[in-house]
Amino acid sequence: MQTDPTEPTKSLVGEEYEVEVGPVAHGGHCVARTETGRVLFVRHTLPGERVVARVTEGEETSRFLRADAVEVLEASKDRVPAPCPFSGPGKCGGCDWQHAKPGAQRRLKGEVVAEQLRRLAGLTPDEAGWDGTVVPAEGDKVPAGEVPAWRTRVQYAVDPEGRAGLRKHRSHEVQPIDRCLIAAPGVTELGVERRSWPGIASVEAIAATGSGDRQVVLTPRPGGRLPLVELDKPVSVLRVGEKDHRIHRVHGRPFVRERAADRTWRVAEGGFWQVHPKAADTLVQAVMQGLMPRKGDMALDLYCGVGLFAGALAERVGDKGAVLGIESNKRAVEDARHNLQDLDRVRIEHGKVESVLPRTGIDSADIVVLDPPRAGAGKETVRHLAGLGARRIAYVACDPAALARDLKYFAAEGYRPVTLRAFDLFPMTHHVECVAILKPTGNRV
Ligand SMILES: C[S@@+](CC[C@H](N)C(=O)[O-])C[C@H]1O[C@@H](n2cnc3c(N)ncnc32)[C@H](O)[C@@H]1O
Repeated sequence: MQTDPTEPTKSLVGEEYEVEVGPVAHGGHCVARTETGRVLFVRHTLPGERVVARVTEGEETSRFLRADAVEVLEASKDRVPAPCPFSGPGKCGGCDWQHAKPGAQRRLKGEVVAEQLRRLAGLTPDEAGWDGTVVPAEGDKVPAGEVPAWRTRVQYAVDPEGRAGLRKHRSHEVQPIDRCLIAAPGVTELGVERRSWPGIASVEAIAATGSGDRQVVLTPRPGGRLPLVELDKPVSVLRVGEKDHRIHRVHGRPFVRERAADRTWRVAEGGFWQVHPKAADTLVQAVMQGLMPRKGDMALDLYCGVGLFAGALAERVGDKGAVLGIESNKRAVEDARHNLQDLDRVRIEHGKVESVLPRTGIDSADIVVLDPPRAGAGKETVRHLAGLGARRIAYVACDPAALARDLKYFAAEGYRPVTLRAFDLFPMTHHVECVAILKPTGNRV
């Protein structure tokens, strides 16, 4: 008998299953199966555990169910008590691996990267030039037993009572908190959680690295009035316009200054900057080591943000070389041009890589770095890039699935990864950053 697709099927939310937990999967959960073979994606557990999993999403007809481990019957040796009181089933959705030892977190992320490479690119770690490890950011030393306080940018949501908190997993509901353990000290010092925010929907707190600049960005609720902001530290305050959604300055500078790669970077609100204080330096180092720029090179920095890699490349390719950056965010383009104004041979173009790159008329490049958003670069951009014949391409990826998909496209165009490195730039969460260095194969099409 066929089921009627218009008939609502029974929700299984709240059902509990005792399960043996299988491998980790992309997204901060592990895979388990019920006795009848239904697939569960279970959070707050670890591979090899036996848990009671309570369904949080899914119906009788769903391909898979989402669930939380609400009771641990047999614990993994990698399990630790979660240091944060707001982590756990039904609470803050910010961290995925609070309950895992730091080394185990990195191992889990490594397994995810390996699985994505295998499934989507058909590559083993060896074939990708990767030793299979996920390593901390350069120079990141967190004493054993301490929680790394790395988040220099925190987006707090505010509940209807005006309390700041973080969103629950896959929900708009706010978990009020009195402190986020992974927030950098500069963010904690702003004291966002200790204040009341009537009329405000969200508060972004930013603590720049190396300059002492602090900023809060307030998004009022519809019709909400901006409160008088008296924070504990000198800080610039911006607000998001209710109608135009643009950023308006309330007081202080409309940007923060970040230090990385021996330069100062102006970053306006809305412009991208890596959240871990050591991330920018770690990635610049990995990209430069992989690309090995030479004097006179023509270099591309695609999805260039405020110009991080373009700046580092420009200094290496020298007066006879040139760097072209492409970025779609207008304010980031203004910042990139400002940040790199002392470097004559850098040009920053505004627009989407997929439309600007073909329009530039550039038909060759020596080296390329691309650092696309989570969706990756896509087939057409990869094809265009490969046609430029660069001797090396550095691919910086915040999503291993998108990286693996794009590596497959690169393979079809005659480029293969020669090294891949994976960095733990988002401790306690499931996120992982990879840098792959690609070279042309002998049989380029
Ligand atoms: C992951 S960030 C990288 C920024 C920079 N490389 C850095 O490390 O600071 C990705 C950047 O790509 C930009 N972006 C997103 N889609 C784009 C597109 N289709 N074309 C150009 N830039 C894009 C975003 O605005 C963002 O600045």
